[in-house]
Amino acid sequence: MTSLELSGLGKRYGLKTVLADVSHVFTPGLTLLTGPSGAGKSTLLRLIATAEKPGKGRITWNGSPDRTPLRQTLGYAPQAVDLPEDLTAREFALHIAALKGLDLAAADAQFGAITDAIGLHADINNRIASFSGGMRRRLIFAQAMLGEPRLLALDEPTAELDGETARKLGTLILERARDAIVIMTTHLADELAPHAVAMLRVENGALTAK
Ligand SMILES: Nc1ncnc2c1ncn2[C@@H]1O[C@H](COP(=O)(O)OP(=O)(O)OP(=O)(O)O)[C@@H](O)[C@H]1O
Repeated sequence: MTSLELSGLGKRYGLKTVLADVSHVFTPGLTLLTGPSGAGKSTLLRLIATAEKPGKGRITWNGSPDRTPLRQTLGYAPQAVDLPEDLTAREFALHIAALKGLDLAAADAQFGAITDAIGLHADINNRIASFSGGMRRRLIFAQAMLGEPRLLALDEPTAELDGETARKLGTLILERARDAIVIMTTHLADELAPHAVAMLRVENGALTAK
């Protein structure tokens, strides 16, 4: 069974301890991360996504601390990211698909289907430079979904989106959460809570079940 385990994770930036001693076993389904602004939710997602290393503790994926298998199946939508402005959305998606080692024809078709479902399809051959904030967020989400990841880390994927578009993303996220571990921060936590397997709160460096 797919599992992600955090054991005694700690992260400091300079003198500031953001995460002190975080342990949790994630199982398939949707886990919502809540907590006050600046509590460390994005930091925790970056550690899980191996974008940063913890100061202490460890992360194991299916029992192994090896980061390669986790990265091979990871979909990660960070809150803020510099996108390659000169590429079209589709070129960017295919670049990500190549980095993930996916079959490019299949990834192209999947990108078409995802963007169709979230109202971005008409723009996939346009340069990212022309994209609005909401379009960028949907593109970041769509690339994270490529290859049907077994681990999906989503940092405020529905920020800047109108309610109807946010619900469309929610549908895709819940579909993926049927067999993947999906860990997500969102201002729509209350709306998604009935569908979640766990609701966790990050506060004062600790992670607690709500
Ligand atoms: N690279 C960094 N260098 C220094 N401090 C950082 C860095 N990244 C995050 N921090 C600090 O760590 C703390 C946690 O930030 P983080 O973005 O993880 O919180 P958050 O819970 O996701 O907040 P929000 O809900 O506002 O997005 C904040 O005090 C932030 O200023």
